[in-house]
Amino acid sequence: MASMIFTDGSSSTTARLIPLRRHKLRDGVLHFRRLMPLHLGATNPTLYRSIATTHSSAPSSVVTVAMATETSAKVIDGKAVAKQIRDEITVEISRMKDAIGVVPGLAVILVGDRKDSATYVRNKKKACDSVGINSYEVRLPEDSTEQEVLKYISGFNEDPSVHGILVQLPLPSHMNEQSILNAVCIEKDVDGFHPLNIGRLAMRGREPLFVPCTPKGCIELLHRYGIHIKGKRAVVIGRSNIVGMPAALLLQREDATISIVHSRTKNPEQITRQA
Ligand SMILES: Nc1nc2c(c(=O)[nH]1)N[C@@H](CN(C=O)c1ccc(C(=O)N[C@@H](CCC(=O)O)C(=O)O)cc1)CN2
Repeated sequence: MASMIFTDGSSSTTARLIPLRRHKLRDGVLHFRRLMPLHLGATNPTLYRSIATTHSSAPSSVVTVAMATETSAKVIDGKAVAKQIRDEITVEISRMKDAIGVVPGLAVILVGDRKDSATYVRNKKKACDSVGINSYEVRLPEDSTEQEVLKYISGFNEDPSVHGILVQLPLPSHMNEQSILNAVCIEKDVDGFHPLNIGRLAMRGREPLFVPCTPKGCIELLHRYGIHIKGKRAVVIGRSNIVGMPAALLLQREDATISIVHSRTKNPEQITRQA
């Protein structure tokens, strides 16, 4: 049976369905083992399915994917792949600078003082520095107005040295996330959260300009490990706009057959076992 489980790590459904115990392996790779066996039918009554993820301060290198066949499970070393990708991007950026004199620029807007968001933004800046991307950061206090955020977005939309704009989520509750994300011009929407980019992702024959990075990273890992997605059954746990929903759309574009398990799913365990 072809199998693939994507989890939206932050989802409560994930915690309910996949109680994981962490074991440190080598080179910072963590090995998670399910606490309960998965029953895969008559030929393989009990196979412990492994889930691999990397332990890294860089969220983009994280994958929470279970990949298994009846007989084997693969540990995916996200940290090693992340390094490989960073090296490739460094070369690409240097060539671009030499050829056309342009250095890519990323603008990040952080509103409020959530520690986790500040860490993610810091890591994004570090990642930019490590490959030669210019980064511009705007930090606004929690009680800023939506208009202030929109003013910065508008400035970055117009700024030719900024090629990507990222508004760190979640925003404070008094702000309208939708109007803020809609204000980022789609050519600079590096998060791929603009409805036009998500809409294109959902439609056959259309190409989004950008795709949300966490699910994109998961698919990239599968590609780089030569894991075929076409024709497989995939279960995505969680349906957030940031991870679960785009992960399902991406897997569908790769010709997998998708089930999405979420907090209102009636029989989540049974569906998850089908993957
Ligand atoms: N503008 C954005 N805001 C937010 C995004 C985003 O992609 N763009 N995603 C999250 C925050 N985030 C990055 O900014 C992020 C958080 C967590 C992960 C992740 O894969 N986490 C793993 C565990 C990581 C670990 O243990 O090291 C998991 O949950 O399984 C990726 C990205 C919200 N805001």
